[in-house]
Amino acid sequence: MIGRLNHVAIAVPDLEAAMALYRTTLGAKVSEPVDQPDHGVVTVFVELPNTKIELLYPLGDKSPIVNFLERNPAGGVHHICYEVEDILVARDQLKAAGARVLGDGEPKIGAHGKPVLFLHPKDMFGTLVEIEQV
Ligand SMILES: CC[C@H](C(=O)O)C(=O)SCCNC(=O)CCNC(=O)[C@H](O)C(C)(C)COP(=O)(O)OP(=O)(O)OC[C@H]1O[C@@H](n2cnc3c(N)ncnc32)[C@H](O)[C@@H]1OP(=O)(O)O
Ligand SMILES: [Co+2]
Repeated sequence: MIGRLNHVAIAVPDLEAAMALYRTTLGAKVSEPVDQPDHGVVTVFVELPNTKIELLYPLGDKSPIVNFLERNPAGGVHHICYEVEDILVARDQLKAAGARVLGDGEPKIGAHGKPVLFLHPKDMFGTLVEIEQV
C-alpha cells in the first residue's frame, strides 16, 4: 500500500530561522512560506535529492500543531508522509486494520494539491502518519 516517502515534517517555533538554517547553514533549496488555511499551518518545503522536508508553523490559534509546539518548544519532527496510489482504498484498508483516520475521515487537499489524510500516532507506534495520493 505505501510507496515512496513524500516528506518528513518538522514543526518549528520560528519559521524564518528554520528557513535560514536549511537555506544558509545546510545549503538546501528552500521554498517561500505558503499559508494553508484549510490545515491551520504555514508550510515551507526543503527540496532534497530523495525526498522533502516540510517546515510547519502554526496559522491561527486553532492550528493542530499548537499543542505539539507547547510540548516541544524547540520544535521537532511532527509527521512523516507516505505516498499511496489510491487514498480511499488505502483509507478503507487502514480503517479495517483498526487505524484511526483523523478529522472527518475524508481526504483534504494538501500542500501539493493532492488528497491527504492523517492516521492517529497512537496507532502508528507514536508517529503521526500522513498519506498522500500521487
Ligand atoms: C498543508 C497540509 C500539509 C501537507 O503535508 O500537505 C500538512 O502536513 S498539514 C500538518 C498539520 N495537520 C495535522 O497535523 C493534522 C493531523 N493532526 C491532528 O489531528 C493532531 O495534531 C493530533 C490529533 C494528531 C494531535 O493533536 P493534539 O496534539 O492537540 O492532541 P493531544 O494533545 O490530545 O495528543 C494526543 C496524543 O498524541 C500525541 N501526539 C500528538 N501529536 C503528535 C505527533 N505529531 N507525533 C506523535 N505523537 C503525537 C500526544 O503526545 C498525545 O499523546 P499522550 O501519550 O496521550 O500524551
Ligand atoms: Co505533511
